[in-house]
Amino acid sequence: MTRDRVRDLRRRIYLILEQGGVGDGASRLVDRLLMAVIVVNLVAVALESVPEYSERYGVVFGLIEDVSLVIFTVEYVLRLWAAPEHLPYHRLGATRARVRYALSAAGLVDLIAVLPFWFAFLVPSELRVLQVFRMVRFFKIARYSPAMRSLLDVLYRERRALIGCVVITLGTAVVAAAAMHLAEARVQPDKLGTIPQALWWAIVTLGTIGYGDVVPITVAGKIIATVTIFLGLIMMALPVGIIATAFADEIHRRNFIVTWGMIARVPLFTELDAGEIADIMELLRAEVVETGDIIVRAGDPAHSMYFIAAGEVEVVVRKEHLRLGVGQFFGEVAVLRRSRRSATATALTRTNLLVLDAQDLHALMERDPRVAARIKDVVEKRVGHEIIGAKGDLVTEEIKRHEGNIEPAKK
Ligand SMILES: Nc1ncnc2c1ncn2[C@@H]1O[C@@H]2COP(=O)(O)O[C@H]2[C@H]1O
Repeated sequence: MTRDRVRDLRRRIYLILEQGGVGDGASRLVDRLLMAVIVVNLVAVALESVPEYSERYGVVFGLIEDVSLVIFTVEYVLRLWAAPEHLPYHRLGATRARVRYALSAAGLVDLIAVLPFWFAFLVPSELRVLQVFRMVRFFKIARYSPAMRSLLDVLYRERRALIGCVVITLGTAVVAAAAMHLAEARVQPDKLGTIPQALWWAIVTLGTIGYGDVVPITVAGKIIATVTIFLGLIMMALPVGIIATAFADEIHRRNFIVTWGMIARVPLFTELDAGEIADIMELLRAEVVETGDIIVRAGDPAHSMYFIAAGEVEVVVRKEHLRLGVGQFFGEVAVLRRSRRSATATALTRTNLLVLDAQDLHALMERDPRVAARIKDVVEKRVGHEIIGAKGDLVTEEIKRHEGNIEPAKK
């Protein structure tokens, strides 16, 4: 096999393993298979802890474990071997790409999901710790479940607000514990004799759990508990509200994932090879717009161009209403001439867009002359002249001429 073919194979494997959720064919199949193995594993771990089941179905559990171990090991080795070195802007050598994967959170979870079991396999022992490691496999789900990934993204994005909530809650807990300690230390020295002891009561109360193992008996203690309970309701509502709102936004905004197939369907990219499509995949971001939404407005500054992955968009040019469909692009004119939008584009249906940032478009055109030539062709047809310079800049004279034809912003 030539070096190129090996590289292409690595990229294909990477894409099959990497695309989550709505990937194409093989990728979707692999996603579902791995998800199923993870879920079966977790159910098996839980059931195995019941002595009766463990005795009766021990062989089945053993088989599930062995097959899962082989599947996860093959998956890990393939991920390591195919770690992408082709990310635009930071081209890595194969070894560095592999080290980067191995040390990433996902790489470590993948490793912990298999390594301890190989040790146990080679050196048989009755390690209960292994059960805990088996639960680590649950985290692998994040990679295959878009919803789980969205939730992790939301937690990361809202981390400051959430840390703020934790700090406020802990502060309130310490104050409530101190107050309760003052009120009840004398009557309940065994449970509220110190502030750290009272902290347990405060946390359980603020968390609106109320185990009832420590309860106030003085009037002052009961008043402090009442206030703490109300504060607890507010404290718990804060993070719940933050996460729920951000999660709903995220699901709405990113309910599709950029896949190989979507890019390969864009005529502009059909001639590109696997590696180049993989490069572009890294650059594109998904965005969903609803019917009637204005995507770009004439006269607005331009920061990106758009490819239509699904749906239909209308562009109004010189009072003419043009329809653009799947595979077509728009928003490139203003980006290339570094000027304001030349027309307004509105979604005619709920539309899935692939967004390419301005700087990435310039980089892509510089790197790939075929793509650059085809974009220039389309622009030329759209605005009537060859108005793009060598590096994608537009010749100003022609822009001026075109500017006369700009359709005013439509609401
Ligand atoms: N004649 C045309 N036919 C199709 N699309 C057009 C035409 N003129 C402008 N557009 C698109 O409408 C977009 C409006 O924003 P931009 O100027 O960035 O880029 C523009 C083109 O992509």
